[in-house]
Amino acid sequence: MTARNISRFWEWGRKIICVGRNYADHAKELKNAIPTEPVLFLKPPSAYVKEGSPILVPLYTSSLHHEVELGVVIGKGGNAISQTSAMEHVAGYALCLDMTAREIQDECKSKGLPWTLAKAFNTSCPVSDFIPKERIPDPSNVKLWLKVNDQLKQSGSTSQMIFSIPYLISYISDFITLEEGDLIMTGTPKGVSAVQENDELQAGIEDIAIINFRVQRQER
Ligand SMILES: O=C(O)/C=C/C(=O)CC(=O)C(=O)O
Repeated sequence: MTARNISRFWEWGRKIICVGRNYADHAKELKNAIPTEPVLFLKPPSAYVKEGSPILVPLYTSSLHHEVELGVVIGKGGNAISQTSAMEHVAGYALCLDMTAREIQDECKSKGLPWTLAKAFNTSCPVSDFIPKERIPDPSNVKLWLKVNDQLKQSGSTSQMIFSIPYLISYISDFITLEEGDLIMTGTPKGVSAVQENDELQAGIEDIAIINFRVQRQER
């Protein structure tokens, strides 16, 4: 599968596997312990939204948080992938936001329930265009940032990840077969906060990829 083919279809119909609490500072800001194994959850492809369309605040939440993340796009599928061969399975990257209905997540956590409603709703995964692998030669050391209405909220580096990209690919593929076009969202650095209707979000992987989204309330 060439990067050109992947860039045409990857965001419309493959798995989105998300890693939670992969930055110690973010785990701490939400008063969670530092994980000793990756924390995983899923979003459906219907969560994708591209620039030009708004991020919708779901009907049932008033506390929608932004989380900026580096996404890894799988180019060659497989299972039980070794850490040493993991990067051969990567076609490229994407800049992603893991939009989170925080008070729903808190309620799910307190009841011991899955985070599905808090993480998997429509437009919960705003993404950039596909970024070919060559444009990010060292994904273990790139800066991620996010501004709300031009105010810097998140600024971190993928060098702060607890579990590296090769480790995550290997770990996930021991449980779930990875397929061409799947997206792995690798977690967010600290600085998450609530957004409001009409806010303008701008995020970047350094100046390699920059995305802009407006927040709008969902209507019936
Ligand atoms: O455990 C929590 O309270 C919240 C965790 C998240 O929402 C974490 C992420 O999705 C992340 O770290 O990227």
